[in-house]
Amino acid sequence: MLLHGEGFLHWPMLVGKLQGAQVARSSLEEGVPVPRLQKTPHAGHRPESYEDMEDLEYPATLYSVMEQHLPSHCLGASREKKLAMLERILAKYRPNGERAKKHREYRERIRHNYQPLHEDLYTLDPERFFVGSFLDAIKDGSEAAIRHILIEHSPGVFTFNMLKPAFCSMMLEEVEHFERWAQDAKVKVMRPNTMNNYGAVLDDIGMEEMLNLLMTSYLNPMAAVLFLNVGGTSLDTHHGFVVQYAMDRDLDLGFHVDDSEVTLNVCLGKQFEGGDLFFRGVRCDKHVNGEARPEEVLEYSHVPGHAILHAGRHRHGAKAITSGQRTNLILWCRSSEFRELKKYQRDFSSWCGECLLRKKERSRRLSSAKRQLAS
Ligand SMILES: O=C(O)CCC(=O)C(=O)O
Ligand SMILES: [Fe+2]
Repeated sequence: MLLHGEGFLHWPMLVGKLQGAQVARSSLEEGVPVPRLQKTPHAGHRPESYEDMEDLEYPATLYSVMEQHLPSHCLGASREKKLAMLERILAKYRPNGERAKKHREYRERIRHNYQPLHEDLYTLDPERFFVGSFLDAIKDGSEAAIRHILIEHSPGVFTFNMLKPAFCSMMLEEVEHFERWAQDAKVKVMRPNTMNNYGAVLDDIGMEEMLNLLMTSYLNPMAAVLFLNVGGTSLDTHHGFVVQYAMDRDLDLGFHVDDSEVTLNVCLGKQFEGGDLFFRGVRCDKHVNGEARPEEVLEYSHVPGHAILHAGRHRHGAKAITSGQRTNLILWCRSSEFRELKKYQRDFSSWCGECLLRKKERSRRLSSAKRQLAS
């Protein structure tokens, strides 16, 4: 079974096409159908040998083993065609290609030339970063202590006080400092995802380790309690960035779902009006465009230093700011285990609002049919 492991290219994107929203997608597979490997190998199929092929990126035996997991309709294709299919599948798991090369070069350039303003931000210092209530809850680690600091505004949307004002100010200054450096050095800043024209990827500027520790040591205990059904117990990679809104920049963010299992969104400031987040319930791919139920409709006003935690599949967007400037730190946390298992599932009623509704409806109809038969 292939897992999203080391070297998998987590390209920034917002997934899903929602009504009235911008379409943002990854170009990894654009126009090229990539077959999905089957869980069980075709026992009776004798795979090709790829030993004599030149320029294979991986050991030839890997291709033979993978071939046995191709969908049946692909097995009769020529050896070259099958190899091309297998390479496309593998390409999803390795950071090669033009875009990834550019990304690597971009990171290298920053690493060698960018002088951080606040070195302190690059190593996680819990006492300096976090407010006491958050630290205490994580140190305690019990479900009761974690729930004690949370407000659940609507099912699955939690907020809590998290970052100290001094940390927020330093982070804002660091991002501004980076933008100035990039402008002077004529480096084109790679934006966090296809829906943002401003902001920067914090992982790219050297904060990857710090943010990873933030996820593994501070968010995982919360996610394990709050997002059990959407991979919250197995978060293993992240995409960390800041989004920026100002009157002469982006004002809002369209309705979307994140490329994450669990998202942390913390407001850093500065001063602004408007810019509320809106939520419309958690949905699987199939039901992503469906209506929201009244109890799923939520609007939330950002508070500097306060964090929002929600499932990546929780449909949301940000309304336009009406004055000032807003910058938020976002951490998209992912679980390769959850993503792999999801490929083999069709019923997501443990987290998709619409799947659950349909399941309840089916069981209601079944019970009433049984009652009628018995009478
Ligand atoms: O602007 C915000 O607070 C939301 C940002 C967001 O949803 C995202 O970047 O995925
Ligand atoms: Fe989002």
